Amino acid sequence: VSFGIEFVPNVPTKELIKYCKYAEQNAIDFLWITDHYNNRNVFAELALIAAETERIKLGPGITNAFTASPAVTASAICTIDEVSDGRATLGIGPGDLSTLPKIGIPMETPVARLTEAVSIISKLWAGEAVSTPDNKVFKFAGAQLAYKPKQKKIPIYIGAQGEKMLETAGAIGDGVLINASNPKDFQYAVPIVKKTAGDKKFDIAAYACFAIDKDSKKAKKAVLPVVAFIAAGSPVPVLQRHGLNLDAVNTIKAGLAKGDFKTAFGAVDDAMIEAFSIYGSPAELNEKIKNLVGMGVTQIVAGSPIGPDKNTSIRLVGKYVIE
Ligand SMILES: C[C@H](OP(=O)(O)OC[C@@H](O)[C@@H](O)[C@@H](O)Cn1c2nc(=O)[nH]c(=O)c-2cc2ccc(O)cc21)C(=O)N[C@@H](CCC(=O)N[C@@H](CCC(=O)O)C(=O)O)C(=O)O
Repeated sequence: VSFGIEFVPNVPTKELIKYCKYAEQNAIDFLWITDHYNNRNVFAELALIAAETERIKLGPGITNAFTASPAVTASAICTIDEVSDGRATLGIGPGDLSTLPKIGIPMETPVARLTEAVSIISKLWAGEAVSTPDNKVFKFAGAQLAYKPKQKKIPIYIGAQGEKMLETAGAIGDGVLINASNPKDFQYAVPIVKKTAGDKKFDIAAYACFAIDKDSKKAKKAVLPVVAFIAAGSPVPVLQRHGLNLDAVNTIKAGLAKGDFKTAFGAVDDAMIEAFSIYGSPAELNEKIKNLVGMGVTQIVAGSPIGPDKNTSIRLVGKYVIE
């Protein structure tokens, strides 16, 4: 099992780079930096992190096929690959359903758009002159990169949760980043991605809401606010899969919408916390990780909040969780 860690660039860049270097010192294999228009630019951050690290693989977790042309994304990752001396990975997906509309981008045919983008990006990295006159979305006419990545093939991971996106991930990706933390979600998702991935090498990452601390109660407290947002953003079939109290989820949604965090967080119950996070002491977390690996998960990504105190949690992961 490999280990990743997610950082949201909503902290000053110097602080972000410190966390990334510490993660590398604690034997973590992958750095995934989130991409939302309202946070610091993911590619600027990745370039600076690449220059300050030596071994850890790094990439957006995840960018999308809406806010930039595949040509721009291909060149951005190619630059990271050069600056990092061949450590870039590309995490790409549909884009956040709640933030894209804010910048006037309707979520239209995300699956078709993503499939076209990934095909174009791979061809550009291979040095091809790309023409796609029959595409539905991206009609390229002889686009070509003027330089090549360091790596022969930069791994492409697809961020996916819905059924069609999971099928697509297995078909076009080298891996999938599934925003989920509970075995029930992987019981559902793993057979879908495996079916289209066939027998190619394929990395199934649990991109989890994660908190580790010596004190399990403190870890649980740390995940609660993040679980509130996940519950509020989860489609009803996912809420039903976990048998959650839909009225309570609606209370959370209403509270978050008006910025009434007290009501929102007050409506989070234990079932939601179990459904949407993995938290606890090192021993408790190792148990939960074992369950996920048993479901076919091959990479654990410690996603926000990581723990009550990020540095302590990164150290605990390095010391007690990574074999
Ligand atoms: C689009 C959506 O796919 P989804 O996989 O459920 O998308 C939910 C999230 O994965 C998506 O919003 C991601 O961008 C969220 N996301 C991030 N989103 C971000 O914007 N930034 C991030 O940093 C980020 C990180 C991240 C990490 C892991 C992860 O799994 C997701 C992450 C969906 O509705 N899919 C359905 C239906 C899609 C479909 O059928 N579309 C058709 C036709 C639909 C039409 O006609 O429009 C098509 O696209 O051609 C499905 O997969 O079954």
